[in-house]
Amino acid sequence: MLEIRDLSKRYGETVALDGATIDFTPGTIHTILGENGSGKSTLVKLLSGIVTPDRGTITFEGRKIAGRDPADFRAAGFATVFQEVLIAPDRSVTDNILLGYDGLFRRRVPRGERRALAGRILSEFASTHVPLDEPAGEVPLAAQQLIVLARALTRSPRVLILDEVTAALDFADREAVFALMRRLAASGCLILFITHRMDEVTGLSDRVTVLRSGQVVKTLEKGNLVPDELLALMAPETARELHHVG
Ligand SMILES: Nc1ncnc2c1ncn2[C@@H]1O[C@H](COP(=O)(O)OP(=O)(O)OP(=O)(O)O)[C@@H](O)[C@H]1O
Repeated sequence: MLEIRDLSKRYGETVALDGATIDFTPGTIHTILGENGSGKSTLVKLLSGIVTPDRGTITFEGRKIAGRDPADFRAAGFATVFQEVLIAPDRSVTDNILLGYDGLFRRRVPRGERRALAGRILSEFASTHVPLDEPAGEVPLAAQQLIVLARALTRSPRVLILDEVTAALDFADREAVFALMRRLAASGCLILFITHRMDEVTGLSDRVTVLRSGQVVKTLEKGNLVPDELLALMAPETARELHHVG
């Protein structure tokens, strides 16, 4: 349903992504695992239309969308939660969750309904209480992370891209977000889960693609996800050192 072929991007001398070819299937949690600098965020930016590839294609349901702009990806049903938490700090939590929502449906949601709608979306997954009327810039980072995730959900995405979204969350919220991911995948959504944390990978993923130095090393299926092997694919030198120590 989503296919990338030979996708490549360089920044000056740095090859950030080098000929990546991956098939993604609807209704799965597909993890992209790689160390810092392996090209994960570049892939996310290419799949959101904020960076244009130098080479290669992105095809969604038979239609090429590479090289266009973010609006094309949004219209196709893509929603991305970026590593950097993007909020309008002076506007309320409710406004931040519904940012872009009014435009999306070409109508304004009446004031009274906005708060209820934002609260309902948050309650689908957040275990932490997030004050809806506070300026978003004044709530803790973990709550801001939940706000941007809720904003992505307002779009009822068909492809949800989550770039290191659990970093600021406590255990309960992380588990709640994982449960949400499983529910969305069960309803047919494709979840792209970007992480460098091995402990988040094995129990959650249907499929894992390992990136190293901008290249796809391997894609593994659920049932074949052994942490030592994933580490050896992701960071061979670290894996060798650990082996010697052990
Ligand atoms: N705007 C940019 N200008 C120059 N180099 C860049 C730019 N963005 C990324 N790079 C480089 O491209 C390579 C891949 O970076 P990328 O951010 O995609 O990796 P990553 O796996 O997401 O890492 P991280 O986990 O640190 O975000 C790195 O060497 C990085 O320094």
